[in-house]
Amino acid sequence: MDLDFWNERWEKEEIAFHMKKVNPMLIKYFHKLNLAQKKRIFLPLCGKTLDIAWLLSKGYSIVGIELNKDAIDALFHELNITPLISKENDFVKYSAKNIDIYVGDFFKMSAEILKPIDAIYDRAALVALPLEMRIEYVSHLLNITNVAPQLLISYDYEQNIMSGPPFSVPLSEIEHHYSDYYEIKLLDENIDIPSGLKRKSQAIETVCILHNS
Ligand SMILES: C[S@@+](CC[C@H](N)C(=O)[O-])C[C@H]1O[C@@H](n2cnc3c(N)ncnc32)[C@H](O)[C@@H]1O
Repeated sequence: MDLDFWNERWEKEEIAFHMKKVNPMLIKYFHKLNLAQKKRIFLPLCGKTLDIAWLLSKGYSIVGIELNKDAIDALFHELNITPLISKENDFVKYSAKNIDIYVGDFFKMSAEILKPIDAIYDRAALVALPLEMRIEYVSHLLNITNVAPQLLISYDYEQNIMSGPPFSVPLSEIEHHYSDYYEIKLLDENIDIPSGLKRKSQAIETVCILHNS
């Protein structure tokens, strides 16, 4: 799943993963992170998700990474915010009050550039990547975030029925990646998936909270 693959998805507007509303599981379970207003929330592989507008409206500060520039131009357009655009190392940084989005490759992000964050919201980031990249993603995420707590939304389905992305990442795999670092609590298994999955397989949207152990 290289960068060209994703840029082509955006170019061809093959972005079924993009929801036309705020993810209901975010609204339902965000409070489980127990975060005071103004805390800084990291959204890896953020796309142009409407979840960002919701988090901003609740008074949080957002930092995201997305490789596709058009997605981020669209995000700011929809937010009706004019960002300050600057270059920072390998990234183009879009900044405005309470929001910094880095356009570039997640795997080139460092803790120094990212700066301390208070929590991670992963919706369709881990599941966007094939297994070898998921292993790399987890290790890199833990490094650059200093193992910040996470709200993690994943998918669980019969992987041999269809190929990803999104890939199936069941609770057992989440535990495999993260149980050395976090206490993992399964919050929900939602079968009413609004979008983002080809409808070949009965899929479950798995919602977990990961707190430091
Ligand atoms: C499945 S989408 C999910 C987007 C968003 N989280 C959402 O819920 O709508 C995955 C996103 O990750 C981006 N992406 C994939 N690999 C990336 C990488 N290495 N660095 C930054 N962004 C990446 C893609 O362009 C795509 O927008």
